[in-house]
Formats: sequence, C-alpha cells, structure tokens
Amino acid sequence: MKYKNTQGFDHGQADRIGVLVTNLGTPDAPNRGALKTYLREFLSDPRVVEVPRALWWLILNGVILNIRPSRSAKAYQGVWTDEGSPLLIHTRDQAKALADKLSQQYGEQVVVEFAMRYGNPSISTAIDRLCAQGVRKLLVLPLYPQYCASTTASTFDAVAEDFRQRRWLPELRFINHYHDYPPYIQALGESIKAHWAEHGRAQRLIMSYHGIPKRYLTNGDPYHCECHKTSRLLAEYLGLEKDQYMTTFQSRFGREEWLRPYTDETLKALPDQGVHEVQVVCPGFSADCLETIEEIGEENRDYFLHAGGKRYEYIEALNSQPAHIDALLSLVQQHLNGWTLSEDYDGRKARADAYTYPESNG
Ligand SMILES: C=CC1=C(C)c2cc3[nH]c(cc4nc(cc5[nH]c(cc1n2)c(C)c5CCC(=O)O)C(CCC(=O)O)=C4C)c(C)c3C=C
Ligand SMILES: [Fe+2]
Ligand SMILES: [Fe+2]
Repeated sequence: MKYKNTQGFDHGQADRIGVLVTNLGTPDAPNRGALKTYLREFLSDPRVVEVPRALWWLILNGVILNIRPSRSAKAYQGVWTDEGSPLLIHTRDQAKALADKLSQQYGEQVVVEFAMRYGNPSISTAIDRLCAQGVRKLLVLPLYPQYCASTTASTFDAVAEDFRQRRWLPELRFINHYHDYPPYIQALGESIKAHWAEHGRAQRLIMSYHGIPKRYLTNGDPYHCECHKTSRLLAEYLGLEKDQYMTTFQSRFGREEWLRPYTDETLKALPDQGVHEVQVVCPGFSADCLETIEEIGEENRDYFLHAGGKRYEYIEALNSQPAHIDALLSLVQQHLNGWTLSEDYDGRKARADAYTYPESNG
C-alpha cells in the first residue's frame, strides 16, 4: 500500500488536538554500535551538514563513522544515567509535565507525545500514536528556542516526510522559535537569579549556545541573530551591563569556521584578561544533554581553571523546572488559539453524521 492508514479509527472516535514535543535525539545506548547508528542518521541529514552529498558520503563513511563513534561513546558513558540518556529523560519529563497541565485545562481533548528527530522514539512513531488517538489537529513544538535550519527546519522535514506517506493528514501548526518569548526569558532569568541567591554572582555571565558553521549565517540563517537577541533580553531582565555578560558558541564539529567567539577559546583567554570567575548558562538548550553536562560542565571548566581561572559554575538548563513548563504551556496555548473548544468539546458529535460505506469497516 502506498499510503499509511490511520489505525484504530472508528466513527464514534473523538476529534482531538495533538501536541508533539520534539528534541534532537540521542543514541539508544552509550556504546560504539548505537553511536554509529545515531551519528549516521544525524550526520546524513543535509540540513545538518551542507556539503555536496557524494563528497560527504565518502567523508562520513570513510572517516567519521570509523573514528567518532568510539570517542563519542566514551563521552556518553560519562553522562548516562540508570534511566538512560539525559536528553531523552528530560524531554520525556517535559512532555509529561506539559501533558498534565494541558489535561487539567482541556481534559482529554488535548494529547501530548514526545519524539526525537534522530533515533527513538521517532517522529513518525509519535504521529502514528497521536493519529490513533483521534488527533486531527497537530501542533509541533521543537524544543529549540532559536530557529536554525539544522534543527528547526530539519524537524519540519521529518514531519513533512511522514506526511508524504500518510493518507489522512491532520491539520498542522508548527512552532518556529521562541527565542524572545517573555515567559521563556523570565524562566531563564529567574533560574539565574536563583543561582545567584544561592552562590552569589561571578565576574561574568557567559551565555553559550550551540554553534553552526559561519557559512550558514552568511547564507541567511537567522540563528546567530536570535541567539544574540535572547542574550540581550536576558541581560536586560537581569539588569546586566554590556561588560558583565558575553555570548559565545560551543560544540564545533569539523574544520571549517563556525560562529565566533568560541566558548572554549573564550574561557581559555579570560583569566589573562583579569576575569577569574565565570558562570556559564546555555539558553539554547532546553534540556541538559551531552553538550551541556560534559562539554560545559566538565571540559570547559578544565580549560578555564588550567588557564588560571578561580571559580567556574555551570547553571543548569531549564529542564522540567515549573517556570519552564509554564512558559511552554503558555506558548502552546497561544498557538492553539482558535483550535480549542474546551467548554463545548464533544468530539463524538462532530463525527456523528459520518457516512459508513457498506463495504468498508472504517
Ligand atoms: C555536524 C554539525 C552539527 C551541527 C550543525 C549541529 C547543530 C546543532 N546541534 C544542536 C543541539 C545538539 N547537538 C548535540 C550533539 C551533537 N551535535 C553534533 C553536530 C552538529 N550539531 C554532533 C556530532 C553531536 C553528537 C555528539 C558528539 O558525537 O559529539 C546535542 C546533544 C545530544 C545528546 O544526546 O545529548 C544537542 C542537544 C543545536 C541546537 C544545533 C544548531 C543550532
Ligand atoms: Fe549539535
Ligand atoms: Fe546576527
């Protein structure tokens, strides 16, 4: 059959709204084999690596997938928990907390699933589950505050690819970004203030975002601007002067130039410039993951202290903090506008006049 059919449909089924919460994805296990599978899927995405396909295929299969999986597996072993990968656990918990809030408000009318762009649970599996529960309107919330083609647009590609193979498409809404959304800035600001209340302030607040190749910016990707806007709004919220905070970019991959200034080089240089105390926050990561726990929490701490720094603190991602969930809730509510029927919700009535073909069972 060319198209995937909706499973479990019956005419008495209630029409529902689905919220699909997504993040990047993570390997199934912290070992070489799982890393190879994960990295192959991730790094084959042309939204992530914009290099001519034939050339990239040779580099990826000839070099990267032979070297990187073992190295990355070691790094993942250092952050892995009894429940699994931190990114997966946080995303699952965030979706659950959001689902609880939405069900308090809308009962069974709104259902939530979470998915990963690469790895499991896949976006297609989650859309299958939503459709089987009667979802006819779908809101996708990629947990990337700043729009980037490598992440946000790639998530859209995965939804579109699923839709290409599906018979009965739900109505679709897609949240592009929320880098300047006041409740998100407030949640970030309050989490930093709570850290200050407990530990005091350091000389400088470093706002570190995942990098991308500089070429993507010059080709028109708004990511760099959105990161800077988040930083400016956050600094305004906290009442910071220009010399009290910095925006930097981390997690470089490959040899070409990425967005500058680089987080690692900045931290290595700061002690010589008289900055011996820093606090680092990662406002582009909605959940702690390898890139924050290991790279910011450990690797960059070492660089800073070895360069003569005296005090280094990483301020955790918002994860499932109540203020974060509330910010996501209000973001979702804004995008559900015109869709929710909360008071007179009666999905059965909506389908009561459906005509049943005698020869079909659906
Ligand atoms: C190869 C190029 C990469 C681009 C471009 C890129 C952009 C990008 N990534 C995130 C968020 C995350 N990336 C994570 C891990 C990760 N990223 C890359 C490469 C690129 N990312 C790799 C190869 C890896 C895997 C880890 C490794 O082998 O070093 C993660 C963490 C995943 C986890 O399991 O914990 C996140 C989150 C953003 C937001 C972004 C562009 C804006
Ligand atoms: Fe990445
Ligand atoms: Fe910019």
